Amino acid sequence: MEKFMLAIDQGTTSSRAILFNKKGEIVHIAQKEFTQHFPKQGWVEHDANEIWGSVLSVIATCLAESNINPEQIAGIGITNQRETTVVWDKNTGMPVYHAIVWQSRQTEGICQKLKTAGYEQTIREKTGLLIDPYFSGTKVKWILDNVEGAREKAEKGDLLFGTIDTWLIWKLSGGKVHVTDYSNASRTLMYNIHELKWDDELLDILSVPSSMLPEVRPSSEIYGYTVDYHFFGQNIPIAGVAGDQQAALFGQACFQPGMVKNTYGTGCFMLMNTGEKAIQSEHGLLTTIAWGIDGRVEYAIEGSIFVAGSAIQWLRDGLRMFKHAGESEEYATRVESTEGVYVVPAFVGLGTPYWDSEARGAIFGLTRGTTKEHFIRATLESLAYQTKDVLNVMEKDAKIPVKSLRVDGGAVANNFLMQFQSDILNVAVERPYVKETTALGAAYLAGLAVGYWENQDEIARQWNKERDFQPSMTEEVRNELYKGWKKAVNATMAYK
Ligand SMILES: Nc1ncnc2c1ncn2[C@@H]1O[C@H](COP(=O)(O)OP(=O)(O)O)[C@@H](O)[C@H]1O
Ligand SMILES: O=P(O)(O)OC[C@H](O)CO
Repeated sequence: MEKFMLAIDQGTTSSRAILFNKKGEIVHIAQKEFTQHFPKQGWVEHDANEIWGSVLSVIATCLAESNINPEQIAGIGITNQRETTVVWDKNTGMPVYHAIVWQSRQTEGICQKLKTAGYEQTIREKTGLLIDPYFSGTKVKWILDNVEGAREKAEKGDLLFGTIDTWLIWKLSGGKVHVTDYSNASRTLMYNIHELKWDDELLDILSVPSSMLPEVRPSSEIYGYTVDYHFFGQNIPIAGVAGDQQAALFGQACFQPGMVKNTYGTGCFMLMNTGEKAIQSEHGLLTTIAWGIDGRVEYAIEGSIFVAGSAIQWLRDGLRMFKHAGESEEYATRVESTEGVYVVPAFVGLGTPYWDSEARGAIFGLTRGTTKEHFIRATLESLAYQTKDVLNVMEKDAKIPVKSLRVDGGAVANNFLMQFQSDILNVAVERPYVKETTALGAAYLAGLAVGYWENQDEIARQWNKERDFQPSMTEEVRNELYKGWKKAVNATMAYK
């Protein structure tokens, strides 16, 4: 009986279940979008129960459509939108509030207070992160401070905290297993990434009771088993977990220090493997745990861009410029350039290297001759410019010139964007056959734990390039275009 690995990729806008075979090929995929809640300006929330429902539904669909029996699943790997915070009552299993999404800005006030109190350096040294509403710690504090009765319950030990991986494992295991992995823990602002433990001083600063926290485990091991009533009578090992960006780094087989991947999804996230060394950035990159495997923890540096593919969604849904994201490519290539138009999609502030959470989006260089085509092209180009901002500082911090960039995520289907990316970076852009590298990374991590794959060498051999894009822009044009982008970003940050 042929066996498969099942990856659950719980992303910001949709949940996916993907079956992989031994060659690391996609056998079947099922996907379901769920509701985005925007209760106030800048706030983004999800219903954790709806997410759970969407995960069950995609698993069922994936198995039914592929005609694969649950007994053929050798193991489950979970990968997730990171930082998004769920707090639930362990007695009822009900979340006490919506999940607060990584993009949400409602903890701006808490972050300001932490900065004023002078905690930036301590937090940076211990967690590798910055004080920003992006990370889970201030979101947990916000829930405990703002949901009636939550703090009392938490102090009595009745509430649990988890990122989405933790929530899903808890649900899949019938409320038995409360764990997370190193990579997800490293995004919470509460975890000491050097000592590998929840940090009492940080918990104190954030007033979060330690009883709420999950146990932190390696990214590849059996955490528990699905309860049969959720899994068609089967107890399947849940054997791999990683935050989605780290999972993509794994799925791209970036196993050697210096290897870099960039994922173009809702946001854009560039990670460089730095091996067993945790590099402290001097330019606004985050230091994060890549994964823990075979008794070793490996680190990465990361640049986070909050708005990338979601800017294309904005063109589609907000401005109704086209019906499908893919059409953006055709519009962009109808013109030779943007003719000086720059779109800075700082809808929820700017991440690496600016970390300006108050900035908001702006458009520059409009003339009477500006058309929809210029506008769309400028929005696509903004993904590439933001990526260049990140790559520039990454090379400085790691002191390694990046020679090639492995790419994945929904927007890499856009050939115009990929070519422009290569041109503006002056670096080769490599697109693999399997674009679902996030899910593949989770499948690999789980597959290693259950012996489906033997070792990382076998996985590295399976990485296959579909196409590469080589730079073909002159240095003069590149510099001129990028200078314009920098001017646009500076003007955006100055406008408040
Ligand atoms: N051909 C395309 N050109 C540009 N952007 C695209 C294209 N196809 C999809 N996208 C964008 O990619 C994103 C979806 O990518 P995905 O990796 O599924 O994101 P996530 O995991 O963050 O939900 C959407 O924001 C969408 O606008
Ligand atoms: O859901 P994605 O793919 O946009 O990823 C979200 C990131 O993990 C946020 O840090």
